Amino acid sequence: MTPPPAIELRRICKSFGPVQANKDISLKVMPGTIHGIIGENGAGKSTLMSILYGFYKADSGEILIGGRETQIPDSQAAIKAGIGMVFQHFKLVENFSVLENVVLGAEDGSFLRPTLARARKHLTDLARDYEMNVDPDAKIEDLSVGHQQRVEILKALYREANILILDEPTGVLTPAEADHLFRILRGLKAEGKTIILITHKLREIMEITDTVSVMRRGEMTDTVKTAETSPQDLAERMVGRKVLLRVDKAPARPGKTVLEVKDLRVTDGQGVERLRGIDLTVRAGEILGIAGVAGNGQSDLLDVLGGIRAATGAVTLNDAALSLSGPGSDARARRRAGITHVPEDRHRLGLILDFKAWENTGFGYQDLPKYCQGLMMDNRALREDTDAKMARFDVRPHDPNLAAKNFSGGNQQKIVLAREIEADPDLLLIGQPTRGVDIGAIEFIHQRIVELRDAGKAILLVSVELDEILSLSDRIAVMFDGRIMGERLPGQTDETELGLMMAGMEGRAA
Ligand SMILES: Nc1ncnc2c1ncn2[C@@H]1O[C@H](COP(=O)(O)OP(=O)(O)OP(=O)(O)O)[C@@H](O)[C@H]1O
Repeated sequence: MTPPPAIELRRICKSFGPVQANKDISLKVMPGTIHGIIGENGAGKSTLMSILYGFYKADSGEILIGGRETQIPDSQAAIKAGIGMVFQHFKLVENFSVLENVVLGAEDGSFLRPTLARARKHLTDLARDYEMNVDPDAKIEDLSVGHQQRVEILKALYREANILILDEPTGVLTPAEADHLFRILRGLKAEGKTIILITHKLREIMEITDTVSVMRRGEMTDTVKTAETSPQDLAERMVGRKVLLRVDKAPARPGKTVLEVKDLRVTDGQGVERLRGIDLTVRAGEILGIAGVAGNGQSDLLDVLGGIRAATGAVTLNDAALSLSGPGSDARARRRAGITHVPEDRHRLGLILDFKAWENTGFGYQDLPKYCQGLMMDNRALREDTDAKMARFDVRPHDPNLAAKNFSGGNQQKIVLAREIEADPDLLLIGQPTRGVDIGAIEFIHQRIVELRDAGKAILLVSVELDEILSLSDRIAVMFDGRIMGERLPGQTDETELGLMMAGMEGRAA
């Protein structure tokens, strides 16, 4: 007899005001399988998972866990039903140890309270069984992102989760870390656990899932066996048209040097040298891609050039020296000089989440004559401008008055991109341009970046996605530990060599 589905959703509906995020969704996920969920930005994936995890209450519909109808009013109920969730932004206490984080919230009553020694033993056993080598006493803040994610998984397993939901888990991982995660997931599946994986990366769907469901505009439109589909087929089912999975671009025709950086150095508040003497140039009509594992100085480089962080060294833009500290070195001065900046972290630096889309589209540019009437800001002009940008960048929902926090992650990213790309820079600094962005939008964003290059602009691209670096860059510099390890041409290198250089090894001879 076939067992009941581990999860069955029946006719789930959820609206936010006029936006119907989930429309009549039914889905069955069989036990011991890995089930992928894909869909365009704003398709409703996170909303559906949030309902399953008790963050949102569905307007209507039923949830069955292991064949039994189950109410999930909050995340405690989800945990009780055996569901664990690993979020994109981890929910760990940074200055607590691994053990403390795992136990936190899962303590038994005071009489039954397990000693920490018992909890430690249980955690160590779990970590060993699932090949998750983490030190129970390490502080979270000292762990790599990949290890932090393992702690999140261990936390769910410690609470005896049988169903694990992962929301875009590889967005912040290196290729090696992602491989390790997949080994862990295969191990969990072999133990009979059920896994739901939300991802925009079709390669991952093909590699690890058994079945895959496609969401479009709030509806679950297809569920297929992974073995019976292909990336191209999935892309078309998701977007409703053919999608170019590679970047289509002519060879660069670099012009004069736009950006020249010499011996750039940054020391952080703890006295750690984050940039240790960076030299680089970017010419007009050229994309320089910076590859590297997150945390090796790429963010500091973008922050310095974007006017967010002070540094020493020498930087020129179109042969004019830029101040690197004190007056005239801030973001406003940089914008005036012709540099625009898509920061890596859209929530912290790219948007003010409580502000409306039209306000966010104007940030940093509000004093441009086209947005002013005399001394006052011309809100109408800004709204109209946002309206046009939203149409060009296909931001959904197309509502300039909606607060930034109420757009899905990928649509938030498009708002930032529209603002910075359309500001007509001489130099565009762009960090993780397609993080959390769907495949149709990636194609569009890559085209915009190439168009900007072909219009003679200089582009400095930072990305942890090696295929993005390889397909978009005209030259690639690899950063490790605050230094440039070397430069390569995309046609003369590959992911393996770049991966070695990203880990601090020399790679092949240049
Ligand atoms: N709290 C909220 N208030 C208002 N609207 C919301 C809220 N949360 C989500 N939405 C809307 O619901 C729709 C679905 O969003 P959801 O985050 O589920 O999409 P998603 O498929 O996960 O997208 P992405 O791939 O970009 O993360 C979007 O139109 C979004 O703007």
